[in-house]
Amino acid sequence: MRLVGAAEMRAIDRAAIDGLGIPSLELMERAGRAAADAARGLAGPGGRFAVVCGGGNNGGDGWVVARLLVGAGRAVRVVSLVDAARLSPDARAERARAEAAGVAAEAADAPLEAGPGDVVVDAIFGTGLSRAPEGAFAAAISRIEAARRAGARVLAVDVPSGLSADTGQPLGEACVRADRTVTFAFQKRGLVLHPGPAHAGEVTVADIGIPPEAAAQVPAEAELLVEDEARALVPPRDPEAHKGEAGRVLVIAGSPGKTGAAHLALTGALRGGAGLVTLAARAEVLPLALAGRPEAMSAALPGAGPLAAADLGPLLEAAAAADALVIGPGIPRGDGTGALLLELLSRAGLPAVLDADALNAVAGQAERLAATGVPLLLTPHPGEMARLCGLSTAEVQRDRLGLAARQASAWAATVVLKGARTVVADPSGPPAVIPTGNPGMATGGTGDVLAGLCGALLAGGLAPGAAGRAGAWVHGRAGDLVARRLGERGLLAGDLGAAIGEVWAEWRR
Ligand SMILES: NC(=O)C1=CN([C@@H]2O[C@H](COP(=O)(O)OP(=O)(O)OC[C@H]3O[C@@H](n4cnc5c(N)ncnc54)[C@H](O)[C@@H]3O)[C@@H](O)[C@H]2O)[C@H](O)CC1
Ligand SMILES: [K+]
Repeated sequence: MRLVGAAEMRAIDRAAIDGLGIPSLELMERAGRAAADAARGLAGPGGRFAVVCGGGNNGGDGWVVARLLVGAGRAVRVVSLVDAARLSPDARAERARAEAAGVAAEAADAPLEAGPGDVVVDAIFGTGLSRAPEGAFAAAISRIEAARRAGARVLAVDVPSGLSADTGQPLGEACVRADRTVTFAFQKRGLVLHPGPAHAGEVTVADIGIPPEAAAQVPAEAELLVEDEARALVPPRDPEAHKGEAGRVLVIAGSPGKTGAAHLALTGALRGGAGLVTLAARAEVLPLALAGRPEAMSAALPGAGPLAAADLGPLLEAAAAADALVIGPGIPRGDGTGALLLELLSRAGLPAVLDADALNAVAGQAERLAATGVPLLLTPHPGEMARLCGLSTAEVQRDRLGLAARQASAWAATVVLKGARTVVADPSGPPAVIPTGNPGMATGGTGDVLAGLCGALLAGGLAPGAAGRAGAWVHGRAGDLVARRLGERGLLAGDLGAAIGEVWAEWRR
């Protein structure tokens, strides 16, 4: 599903209005009608409405809402934050129509006097917000919040005022918290990237009649991976498949004290549907890593300590019988590990997932990833991404979508940037936001399961972009199923294995 930002949405509007001659007031009428319907749905019996209008087209939508509600015989007040003379042309036209229908504007500082059963409609700023709201705008946002605390429901028109439609971050202190948001034409990035969802409440996307030809003229910058799209990435199993054809995964993982990381990666690969899964690790690691996982096979790596040049031969031998590699969860890492892994990738010539300590091992030389020439899927959490890019974690989190897309292109790899709203970006094309998952998954080992799951999908023949998207979607959904039964607090990485199977069962895969 297309996920637009503010500039992209404006470009689509322009393509419809200037390019195809759709009257802008027609779009505004449809936008206002969708918002008015939503406002009615939020109101209690006999509830009153207060519409707070800004000076741009978001305010124009608000005037349409007020006129339609008055026309439906409801009690409506409008608080206008901008003088009529300074409204956008379309907002001025809609204000005039509303006033002709008997709606009167009240002063910017008029109290909202809304309580239980009542609805406040936030039509202050939409995609045109360009800086932090201050003065009368900030004061109006505070009054909306006070009304919500007093029991009124809040409907945001298009985007909660104060929230960036691009990043999901409030631009300043004042930012509306809505019970519902009706957004127009396309889902907005800021409504799905955190903390946007907490401000937006329940989001619905209203069709306002922008022709698909107009939208097609503007390149898509991002997408939201919805369930049907995720499911379509994973083909049903071939009825005649035997285990050698279902995908063979070599997992390189585990060290003393981190045997569980290997165990969980194996679990992810097995539940991900791989036909054969083998663990390559130091001999001392194998008994614990394989305990309770009789489906997995093993290849003991001679020697001891960090993975280094001497391990290349045994690893290549094990890789000869694999279709994909999963490298990293809990590997023993030393100075030579990064060089060994880059060499292994090139020489094995297999698609590979790099996770955790494999990412840390290549951190100083990430620019060499592209030269390996193999299909790569990197699964960093924000801290690992920061080390790979030489940034702080805060810098990574500021623009997750943009950074993942730039780095995917630089490394010629698919990047799965984990965290609240995992992002999957390919070397080219729009990155995807994954809507599944919950805060309970911020617990040790969940990433190891994801790495294994993605490895199984790669081994089954999916390209890294498809494996990363489907893997992250299914992993998040599995986490949501576990959280429903055991709570977010009770969720363990080990629970995800069986729950991945439940997602496959839902999908008949
Ligand atoms: N998507 C569509 O097809 C349609 C969307 N519509 C609605 O129009 C808004 C976008 O309208 P726009 O006039 O571009 O911007 P805003 O109303 O969001 O902004 C208003 C105005 O305010 C100025 N401004 C920005 N930030 C601040 C600030 N912090 N303090 C003071 N003033 C600020 C800015 O310069 C603008 O002039 C979209 O969200 C939809 O709701 C239409 O209905 C048509 C169809
Ligand atoms: K708004």
